[in-house]
Amino acid sequence: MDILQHTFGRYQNEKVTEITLVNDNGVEVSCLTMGAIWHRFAVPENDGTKKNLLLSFDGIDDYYSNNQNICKSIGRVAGRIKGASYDLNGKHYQLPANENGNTLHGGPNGFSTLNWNYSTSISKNGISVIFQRKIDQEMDGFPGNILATIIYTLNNNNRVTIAYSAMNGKEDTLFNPTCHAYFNLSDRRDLTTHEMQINSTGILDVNNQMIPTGEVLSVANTPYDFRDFSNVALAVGKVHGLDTAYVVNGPGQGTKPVAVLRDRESGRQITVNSDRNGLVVYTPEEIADQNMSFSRDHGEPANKNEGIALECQMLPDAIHQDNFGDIVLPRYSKQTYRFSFTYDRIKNED
Ligand SMILES: OC[C@H]1O[C@H](O[C@H]2[C@H](O)[C@@H](O)[C@H](O)O[C@@H]2CO)[C@H](O)[C@@H](O)[C@@H]1O
Repeated sequence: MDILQHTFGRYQNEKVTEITLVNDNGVEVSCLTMGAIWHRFAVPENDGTKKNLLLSFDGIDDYYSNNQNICKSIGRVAGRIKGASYDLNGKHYQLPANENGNTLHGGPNGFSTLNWNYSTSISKNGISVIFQRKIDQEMDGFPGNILATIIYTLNNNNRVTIAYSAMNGKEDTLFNPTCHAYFNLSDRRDLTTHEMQINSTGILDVNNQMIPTGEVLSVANTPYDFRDFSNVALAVGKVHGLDTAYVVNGPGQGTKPVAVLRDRESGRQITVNSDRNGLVVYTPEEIADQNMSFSRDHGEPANKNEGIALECQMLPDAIHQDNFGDIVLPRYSKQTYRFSFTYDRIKNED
């Protein structure tokens, strides 16, 4: 196992460092201090090369010149908070709005906008990069001062575990982070050979601002049905891009399997585990004006729906819904969310 560190670039006058974890199988996970971005997930190929399974950019500016949150850490709260406000303990809290009067993905100054401090560690459980920031309420507009920690760990079973925790100070706050990694497991610049299976029978109904109505809709007889493996590009085509919150397992002890994404052509496969009750599946359909070109595009403009984001989290807008789970982080307490992404190959019997 090995850990490498080098300067990736500068963003807004700050140094951005890339930290690379390498396991005994030659699998590499790289992260950037800026946005605690998951930059690369590279796996060895038979010809000695490595294949990056994530949509990545070559330069740090590229990550911040579009609104797709490519591979960034998202917090304090993933998804939308209706009306950029909520009531708690008899108090009304107003948050910074950044989309249609709602707060999306932690607002304009969320986790993704911070350059994180980091350290590294090697233990019997794997190799880790540990990002940490003290976030005061003046910084992101959420109440309460938290100490936020994001730990990426790679083990020798090719599993990447991301643990997000927040230690809260003297005021109750909200905590529902996610990883906005986009995957493309294939050698193509589209999802045509991808199949996906999600352990979910229901998706959230949303209004025209993508705010959940509170209703859960059955996936049966819809393009959203991934209870059995189903082709991703066909579903994406039918619904003009996926942007869908699946109801998955409730908060449990440890992580449970929620989804598998696999590429039929190459045999590459990722299994997603989560200890939360939501999985937002998103493919970027509206990118025509965003001037994006991923590392894998070799200078060509990115295609719409070139990758798929699998975002583990508590269900969006949980603070306004009775049955979406608890995202309140009480004062003087700590909460940890754990998600993992395990790489392997499709077995013959699949
Ligand atoms: O405004 C930027 C994009 O915002 C949305 O996309 C987000 C999506 O709704 C979320 O569910 C997902 O977690 O993150 C996406 C990117 O931040 C819009 O739907 C999309 O059309 C916009 O381009």
